[in-house]
Parts: sequence; structure tokens; C-alpha cells
Amino acid sequence: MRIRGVSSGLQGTTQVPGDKSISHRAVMLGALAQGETVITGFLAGEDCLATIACFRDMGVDIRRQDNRVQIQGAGLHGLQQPEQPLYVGNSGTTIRLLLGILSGQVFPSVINGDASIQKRPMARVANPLRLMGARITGEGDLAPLTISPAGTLTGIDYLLPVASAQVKSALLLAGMYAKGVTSVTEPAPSRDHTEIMLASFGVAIKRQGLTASVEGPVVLQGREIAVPGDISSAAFLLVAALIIPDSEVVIRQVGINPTRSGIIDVLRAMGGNIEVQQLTSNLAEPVADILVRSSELRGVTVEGDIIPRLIDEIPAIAVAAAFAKGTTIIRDAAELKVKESNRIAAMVQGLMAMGGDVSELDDGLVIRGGKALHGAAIESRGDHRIAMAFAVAGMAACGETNIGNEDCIPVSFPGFAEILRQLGANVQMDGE
Ligand SMILES: O=C(O)C1=C[C@@H](OP(=O)(O)O)[C@@H](O)[C@H](O)C1
Ligand SMILES: C=C(OP(=O)(O)O)C(=O)O
Repeated sequence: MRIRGVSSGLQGTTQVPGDKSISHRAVMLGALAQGETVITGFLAGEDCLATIACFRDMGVDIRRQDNRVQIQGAGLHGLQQPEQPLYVGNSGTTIRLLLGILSGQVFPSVINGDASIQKRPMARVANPLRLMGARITGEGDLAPLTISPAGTLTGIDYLLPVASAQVKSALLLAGMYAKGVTSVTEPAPSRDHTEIMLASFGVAIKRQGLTASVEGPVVLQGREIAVPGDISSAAFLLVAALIIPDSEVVIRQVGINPTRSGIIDVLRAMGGNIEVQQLTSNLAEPVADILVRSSELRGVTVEGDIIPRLIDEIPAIAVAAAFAKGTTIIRDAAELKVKESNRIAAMVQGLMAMGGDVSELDDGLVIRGGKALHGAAIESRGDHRIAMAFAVAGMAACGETNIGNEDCIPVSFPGFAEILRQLGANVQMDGE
């Protein structure tokens, strides 16, 4: 992907594709429900398509036309043994949440993913599932993993060592199959889409402070789900509009669930001019139109409980920080090292290659902003968020930026380059 610095600001009204986390969960719960589930605004990105493929491989009737997905629910015990290993591609959410569901099945299964997935830690999910009675094996607890039938699971009380919505969700999903109550307590609030969606499918999920509990067995009722735009995708447009002078952009219909909206708090604390017009005030997954204008940004410290509320947005925040006056410190974010790539190392190296003044911490990074950035050759490491973060940096830098392995972008944001071009950016994908 080739990006040139823009000569004028980004302008216009746009919309980002559907929320990735909500799209995955809608397919999973729809597949396990009774009756039909219809999803609109579904993210037709590679990760969520992998989730659909896994459930089709287990016999579920799922039809998709663009962003509309129609699922004939198989019921909690209606999945069939897959004929081949389930393949999740690049999707950590798919493999971790599926481990919870597969642990409750009466058939054996094998689950695998791409080279990045094979390096990501699965013990954080497999260990608590084993406490429930699940039988999961794999070399070094890495994918490929084999799940053998275990008889009925037993509910547990589990204190998560790190705030992870994927681990929390895997345990709640396994809890649907377990005898007794499964309770999960997290150290800080992580995204709560699983809890919200389980309740909307009719499951009596209890929530108290940082604890969520479910008592098995449950019955899920199919329903209609409208997926809002993904704030994690909107993050790249927000930062681009803030750092490119003379920009004014409206992003319509973005999900602003408070467990996801830390990016807005941080960009505003940096001096970002962002207006949020909430459209739905009474629903559990609030949706808003967001207006953003170019702003003089200043450095901030990002740490503590806000980190899980913006974990996937840190690459975008690091780019905003490089264009801000003063120093930004990001810490308590060691989780970034075990995402699709080591995102701390990727951001430090890439920003340095563009002339930024950055240093790496064990659990984050320090960005001394305000240096004039120039275009550079950046390796995305096959990580969609790294590729998009540097596309945005390249738009505000002088000269040309080339991003290697940018074909990972549709993992979460199909149409990224096209949307940027419509807003006035000079972005070209290889082969265009
Ligand atoms: O549950 C989810 O949908 C996700 C949870 C987060 O991962 P962790 O649970 O590992 O923090 C996040 O980084 C990922 O993009 C999506
Ligand atoms: C970490 C991410 O996703 P996953 O864990 O599902 O691969 C992401 O989308 O930034």
C-alpha cells in the first residue's frame, strides 16, 4: 500500500463496517439458539467469516448476503462433529470463544489457525476450562488444539489474572453447558458484549460489579441483531482527521459501548475536538454519530483501568501521540505483545523509521511527540491494526509511505483504503 501525505484536509460523512466483537458473538449465539437469528450490519471481514465457516463445518445452516446473515439455530446441543479441523485464520476471538463452546460438546474436535494464531497463548483459556472438566491438549498449549468429550462440565468461580474479554467469554459460553454456576471476575472491566448478548437471547446472566455468572444448562432464543459500526475501525479515521490540518469528518452509527470507548476519552484528553451525538440512549449497545475536527494535540499518560477499554486502539493512539506536542506515556499494556504481532515493538520500530522519537517499555511505550515525520517503508508484520496505524501516520507525514503485507487489513476493516480515498486521502493498494 502506498500512501502520500495529503495536501488538504479530510472531509465528508462516512460509515465504518460492523463491530468485529459483536459480529462474532452474534454468529455464535445464533448458531446455538433455537429458531432463526438475522444479523444486519455484520462485519464481512476475514475474522468473522472464519467464525461463520467454523459453524458451517459443524452443520449449522448460515446464509450470508453482504452484511446480512441468516442463521437457523441448531440449539445448544445441535452442533455436529466437524469432518476436518476447524480453521480460525487470524482470529484470536474465534479460537478462544470456540474453545469454550467446543469444551461442552459430546464430539471431539481439532481447532487451528494461521502462523500468528499458532503463537498466541491459549493456556489462559485452556487452564480454567480444564478446571471445569474440559479435555484440551496441544503442544505447549498452542494451536492446533484437540478438544475431547469430557462428560458434563462443572461450574467454577474464576478470578481472571488479566482483563480479557476473550477468556471471560469462553468461560461464560462453557458455563452454558455446565452443571451449576460459572462465575467470572475480572480485574478491570473488559468489553461486555457477550454478557449483553446472552441476556438478549434470553439467558439469565447475572452481573454484579466485576463478576458475571451463568447457570447451565441454558436455552437461547434466536432474534434480530443490528450490529453497530466498529469503534476500533473508527479509531483510525478519528486520528487521521485530528492530525491532518483542515479536516472535518462525521462517522455515522458507531458503537460506543462504555467498555470500548476509551479511545474517545483519551483523544479528548489530548485536546481532540470530538462531538458524540448518541442516537440510542436506552439500548445496551449504544450507537452514536461522531464528528471530529483537526486539533492541536498534546501528550497524555494512558495507564491503568482504561487500558482494556482501548486495547486495540493503542496503535492509533500512538500515531496521534507522535503528532502531539509533548510526551505520551502508555503503560500497563503488556497484552499488546501477544496480539496478532508484538504491537509495542511494531509501533516503536515503525514510528522510529518515520523519524519519531519513541522508546519501548516492558508494558508500553513512550512517544515524545511533535517531531516532523517522513514517509518510510513499514512492515505490517501481517497485523491489520499495525498496517492501518501506519497508513494514517503516512497520510500526515511528508513524502511517501509504503506498507508491506497490507493484505491483512480486511481481517477487520474491508474497504479501508476506499473510505480514506472518499474522504480525500491519497492511498493506493498494491495492484490498483
Ligand atoms: O472479545 C473480543 O472480541 C476481543 C477481546 C480483546 O482481546 P483480549 O480478550 O485478549 O483482551 C481484543 O483485543 C480483541 O480484538 C477482541
Ligand atoms: C486482537 C485482535 O483480534 P483477535 O484477538 O480476535 O485476533 C484485534 O482485532 O486487534
